[in-house]
Amino acid sequence: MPCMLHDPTQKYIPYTPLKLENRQWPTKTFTKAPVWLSTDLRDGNQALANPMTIEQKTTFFELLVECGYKEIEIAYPAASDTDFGFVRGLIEQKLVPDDVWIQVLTPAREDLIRRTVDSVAGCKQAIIHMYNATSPLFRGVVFKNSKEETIDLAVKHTKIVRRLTEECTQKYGTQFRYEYSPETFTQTEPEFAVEICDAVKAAWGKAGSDHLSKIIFNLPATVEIAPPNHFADQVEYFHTHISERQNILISLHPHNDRGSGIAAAELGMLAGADRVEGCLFGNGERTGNVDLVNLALNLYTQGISPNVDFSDLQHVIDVVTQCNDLPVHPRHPYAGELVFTAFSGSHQDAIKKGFEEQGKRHALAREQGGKEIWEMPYLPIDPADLGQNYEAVIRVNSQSGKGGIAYLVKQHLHLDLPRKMQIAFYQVVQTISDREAREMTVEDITTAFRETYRFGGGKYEGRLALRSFKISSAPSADSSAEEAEDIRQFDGTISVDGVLRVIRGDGNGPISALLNALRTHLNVDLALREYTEHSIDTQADLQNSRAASYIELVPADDRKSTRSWWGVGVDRDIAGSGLRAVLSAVNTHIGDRALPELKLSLGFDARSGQSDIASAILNSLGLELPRRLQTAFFEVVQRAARNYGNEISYDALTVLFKETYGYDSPEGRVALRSFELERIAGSGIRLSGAFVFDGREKRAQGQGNGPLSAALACLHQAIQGTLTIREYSEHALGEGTEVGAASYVELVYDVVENGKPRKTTGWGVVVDTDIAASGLHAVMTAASRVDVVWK
Ligand SMILES: CC(=O)SCCNC(=O)CCNC(=O)[C@H](O)C(C)(C)COP(=O)(O)OP(=O)(O)OC[C@H]1O[C@@H](n2cnc3c(N)ncnc32)[C@H](O)[C@@H]1OP(=O)(O)O
Ligand SMILES: CC(C)C(=O)C(=O)O
Repeated sequence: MPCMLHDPTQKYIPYTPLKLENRQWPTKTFTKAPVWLSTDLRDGNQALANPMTIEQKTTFFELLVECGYKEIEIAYPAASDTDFGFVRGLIEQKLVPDDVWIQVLTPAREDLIRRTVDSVAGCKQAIIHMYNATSPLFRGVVFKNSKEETIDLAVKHTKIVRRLTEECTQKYGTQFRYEYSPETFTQTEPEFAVEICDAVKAAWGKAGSDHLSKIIFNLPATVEIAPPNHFADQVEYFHTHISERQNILISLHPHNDRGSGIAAAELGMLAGADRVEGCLFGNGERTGNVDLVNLALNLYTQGISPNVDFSDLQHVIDVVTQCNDLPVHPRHPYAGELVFTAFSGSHQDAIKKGFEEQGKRHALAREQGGKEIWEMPYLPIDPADLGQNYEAVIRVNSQSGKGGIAYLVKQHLHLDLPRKMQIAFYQVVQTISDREAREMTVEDITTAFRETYRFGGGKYEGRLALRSFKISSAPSADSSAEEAEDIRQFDGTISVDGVLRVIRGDGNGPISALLNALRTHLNVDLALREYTEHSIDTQADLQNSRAASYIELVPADDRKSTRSWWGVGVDRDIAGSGLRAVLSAVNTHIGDRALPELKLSLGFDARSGQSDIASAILNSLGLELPRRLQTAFFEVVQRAARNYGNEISYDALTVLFKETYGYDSPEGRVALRSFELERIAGSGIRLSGAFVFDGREKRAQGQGNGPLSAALACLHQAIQGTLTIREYSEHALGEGTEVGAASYVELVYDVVENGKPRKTTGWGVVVDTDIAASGLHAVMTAASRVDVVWK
């Protein structure tokens, strides 16, 4: 069975390198892009198992034009009616822009040259490209020609090209240029390649030094047989030995048999070439033609404009792969779907740091009017320049580190995690990634983050969640101390396992005050170890600036503990973000441990306060009393407590509330049985209703700016004096389809009674499924409690 030989010299002979003295190309550098020729529609197409249809070739041609190619080899027209028809189609449908040269390939055979020239007749400008192989192998095996006969073949047919193109110009006005390829150039003796090209130039007889009259000598590495430095030597030899160099464009046509097509093209350019022929993404015979996208973008990353545009590289990939039905390898330079992706931890870490540093450098450069230079670890080009976003840059699997994960959190949640929190979250992701043995998508990571830190509300909300809060300052208990500072009081409503509770605590700042409140009310005894914050990028919208806070909590009795809990909070308000971060960390800390119930009896002593009362009402009735009502009811409770021997039970407190504010009670002296609201253009709202005034039903109608003032207008028809609304607030109650509205109204009643002015205030608290109804009924309840004087 055939296999690899132990001694390959028995089968293969090494190429013979050219001994070029004093070569110049190794010290040259790139200064400009070469002239490009895309041969996708010829060399690329001829290499496909299923050559492109006319529609596919047309689409591909339009793409090449869109990318900016000005010279496009569109066919081997003599090969088939399809290729011929394609060329005619482009010309007749006027699809060739004026600044684009179409090129067509022909062998050195008169009948085929004739057909080739016929194919382009009538187009504005065309390059006729003729070839014949010149190497000893081809001379001996394929053509069975001597060197002289090989030159004769090229010369004779060059003259035919000249004659036929001149006739065509005369007849149709088509402008022609001529390209000749000594096919198999790299296997041809260098001096013979020069000799045959000199002879072809003489036969063409009209090569001039201006760009359009130059003759193009295309030097194909038909089969790549040597390392690129030796190819460069061959090109430099040709460049320095061909006569009338100024009248010649040296073109390269590298294939990629040894995998060094790009290097060969680049070194060949340094060695004197002016032009490069290739295909997008390297399609072409065998291992392909040189990849024009790769070459162009290599120049671009050196700050040299390639004169072609790949700003939407994915579009280019899509069109090319649809047309030639060949995939682009995921690791293909610049274009592969993985080439801007880092899975490994150290790469991710470097890229993350690179983006951060570059952000600062660019900001400074913008300020100083300098250049925003791209210098990024592991990323030779800015993916954004190719229409790629940074999404794919960092992807996470078990090889990834904290840096990459933190990068994704920053990109997608705008959270710049402190280093220690990065480490903490990295462990969470690692555990999941190891367990599931798969790549973690961005969504997996952001979801893990939200679930771990109970971040983002909705279904991610933790057992503890902040609803509202007030931070106030009060003199320190140690007010005698010379430098005594005020303490901060946290007074807020939090949801605890879905039940709202009012909690209160004191501390040096909002965070320690909340920690104190959590200790007092929920037996959660934690202390702060680390706190950082940043604003969330607000350049676009200063109005919507938000703050993000990160907090590390440790057991209060072991501040050096190795166990700690991280939390994150975002809020418009910096204090709010810190408080949310505390609850986020506490949620992680408590897990599903049971929390103490709210005390069901309240003992009044010096420490009892409004918030305890408010908390009890919140728990029993779900009502979030407005601040003034809390104060008012607190006074009521204090008075009542005296009657209860300074101790009032939870149930008694609820009953007291209901009685005081007529909550849930039968209708009072003023009631509204039914109503209609009507919006009146320009003059507010009209309320028409069936009222009960002191036990008698009466219809009334009134107008106001809103439903409540319209209701007062109705009441004023029945009472003496004036009712005004001092406070109104409302909140939603319940969830989902059960949601209702709770309204709180405080009325002030001014009346002159028996010649004396009287001012009375009263609250109404009503819950209804309809928000307008809850407000109106709250007005009626409050009016029932201010002892109105009827007219
Ligand atoms: C390196 C490259 O990519 S070169 C371009 C290659 N592309 C193609 O070949 C695709 C299009 N080609 C074709 O459709 C056909 O080959 C045609 C129509 C051009 C010619 O078809 P045929 O006449 O049937 O010839 P065939 O395909 O067998 O080609 C071989 C013949 O052409 C000759 N030949 C090969 N190259 C050339 C050339 N550049 N100039 C002149 N004759 C040539 C061979 O010596 C051989 O001649 P022979 O029949 O006298 O021995
Ligand atoms: C016709 C020539 C230029 C060719 O395609 C090659 O040598 O690969």
